[in-house]
Amino acid sequence: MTHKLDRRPILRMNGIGNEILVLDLRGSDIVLEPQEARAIARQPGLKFDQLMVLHDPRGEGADAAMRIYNIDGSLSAACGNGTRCVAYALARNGGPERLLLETDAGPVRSRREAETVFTIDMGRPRLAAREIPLSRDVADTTAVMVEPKVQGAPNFFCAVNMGNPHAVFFVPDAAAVDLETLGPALERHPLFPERANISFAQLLTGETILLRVWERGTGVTRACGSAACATVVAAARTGRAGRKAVVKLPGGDLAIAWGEDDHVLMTGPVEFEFETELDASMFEECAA
Ligand SMILES: N[C@@H](CCC[C@H](N)C(=O)O)C(=O)O
Repeated sequence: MTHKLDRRPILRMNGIGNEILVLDLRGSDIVLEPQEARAIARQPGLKFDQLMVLHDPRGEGADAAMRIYNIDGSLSAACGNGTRCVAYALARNGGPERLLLETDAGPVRSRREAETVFTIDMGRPRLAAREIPLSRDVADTTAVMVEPKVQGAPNFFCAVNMGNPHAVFFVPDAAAVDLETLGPALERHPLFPERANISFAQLLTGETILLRVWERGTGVTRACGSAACATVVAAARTGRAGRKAVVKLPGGDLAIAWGEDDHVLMTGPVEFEFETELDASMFEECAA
């Protein structure tokens, strides 16, 4: 059996525990189907939170266009931790240390700070109800009421779109939140026509925030970069913290800064795990 992805190299990495695969399809016209992404995730050692697929860019000056798959095969227009992994993947072996990457949410820039530390300009947060998107036209997205209510969930959240939709719930004790129950119930709440990433944030100081995230299309993860950005934006908008904070996730820390130019910068490390090759046999079930 042959397959369009046979013998394609794939990198396994993580961004503070967010499990990432990087597949570079530049120079080809191959587009990955959702069932093919799910088939890759089923292979031993290749389970991922996000699969970052690189394509030829459409615009002048860009290094690549990114398609970002969740483990359920759905697409996201943003992934902060995955973008740092892509930045490392292209910088290693003497590649460029600064990148311009195209996403469905707009251009994203990366800059290498140290061997395995990268800053990503995640762009401007979008804050209007239709931009999140929310199914109700809410004037104030800093305190959106959960209606219908979800048992055990706080009544209000702050909504932020960082290229993907986020609901941030501020809670007194993030560790006490039943993420496995509340996450899926809130991700698919009727308020979110495109579903949402669900975060529970606990203020430790005015500059330090503890965060646990249920990711849309993936579930509980050890880290979510765009959620960390959304949380700092939410904390600053509601006067809970300043525009710069360290966000502490189960997998590690991210430094987030919401600049006066409205762009959100995220800085953090990546870890390279291994490189392997895809194999036609991985996709047998997809063909059936
Ligand atoms: N892990 C990512 C965000 C992943 C995308 C998300 N599941 C979605 O569907 O929006 C990050 O580091 O930002």
